[in-house]
Amino acid sequence: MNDSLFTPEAPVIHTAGLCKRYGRKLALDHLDLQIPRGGVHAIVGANGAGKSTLFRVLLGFLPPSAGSATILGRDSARLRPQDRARIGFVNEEHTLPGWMAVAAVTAMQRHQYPGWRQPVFDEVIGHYHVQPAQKVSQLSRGERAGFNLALALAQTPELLVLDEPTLGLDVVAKRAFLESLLYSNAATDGRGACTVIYCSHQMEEIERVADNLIILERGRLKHMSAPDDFRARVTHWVADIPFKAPDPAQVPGLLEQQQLDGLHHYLVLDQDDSFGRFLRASGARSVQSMPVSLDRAVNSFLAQHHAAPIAA
Ligand SMILES: Nc1ncnc2c1ncn2[C@@H]1O[C@H](COP(=O)(O)OP(=O)(O)OP(=O)(O)O)[C@@H](O)[C@H]1O
Repeated sequence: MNDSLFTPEAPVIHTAGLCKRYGRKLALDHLDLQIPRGGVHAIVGANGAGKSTLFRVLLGFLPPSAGSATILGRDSARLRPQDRARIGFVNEEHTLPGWMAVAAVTAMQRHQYPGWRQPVFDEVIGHYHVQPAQKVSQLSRGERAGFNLALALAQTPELLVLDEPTLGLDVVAKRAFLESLLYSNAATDGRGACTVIYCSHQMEEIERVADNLIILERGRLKHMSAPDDFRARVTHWVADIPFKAPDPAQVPGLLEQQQLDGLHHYLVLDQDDSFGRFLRASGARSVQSMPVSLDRAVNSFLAQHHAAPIAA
């Protein structure tokens, strides 16, 4: 796809049959993913699900083994400097030149990006106690994360890619980071929405900022919807079963099962009221269902296959 074909309606990310192999390991397994323009998209998955690999391929740091990946309408393996200028990237390592002063790095970036927005930089950096004369290497991890985000947001990127940006940050730094992210999204009004693609293990953060939840499992797309729609797929049932509980292999949609204070607790996927009838038919004297948090829904979903041996 060339630039002239990239319309506001086109997805900012488009992968088709995307595979990335490291030796015998298939980190991305025929991934078909389309991320629309605008909003905050959270990618979640267990350790090793392929999130960072996906980002590395999309940003052109790694070539795909098979299939295709386009970012802002360009083949990710053929990104030009002017394409990269439209994309901001913040990763957990917060790689910035340690020997340079904050003011010097800022001046360099201001010079490099024609769309530089000083008020956005000032607003975001204002959340952190960063002095312009400080060397980057002297900043704390949280300050470095904030500085990195301020730089990325001030570039006015069309697309911002964040690879676990809040890893290791304390609660206050995390909150400041998320507030900056939300502020920046609001600040792009009238200038075209900035699309944010965000990967994290922190479900409470995702619940706060994400419009779209993307679940990867072993390099494959398992789910994509609004976070609330995914949460609604999982329900928690409590049953009082005086005799033998049903065989777990027969429990429809079972994600997790526990026995607490004589009651049986089931976390199940995609079950309606018929699950209550199933429990009653299995000997339950009383049944009750309740919603779960996003954290619980995602973690039980991911845990389902977590310990299973990888199929040959
Ligand atoms: N350079 C590499 N060489 C060999 N295998 C790799 C390499 N990088 C990643 N992998 C493997 O590819 C798979 C996907 O890794 P990746 O880092 O993309 O996962 P992730 O979802 O980002 O994980 P995490 O949540 O732990 O950061 C893992 O099984 C990992 O061991």
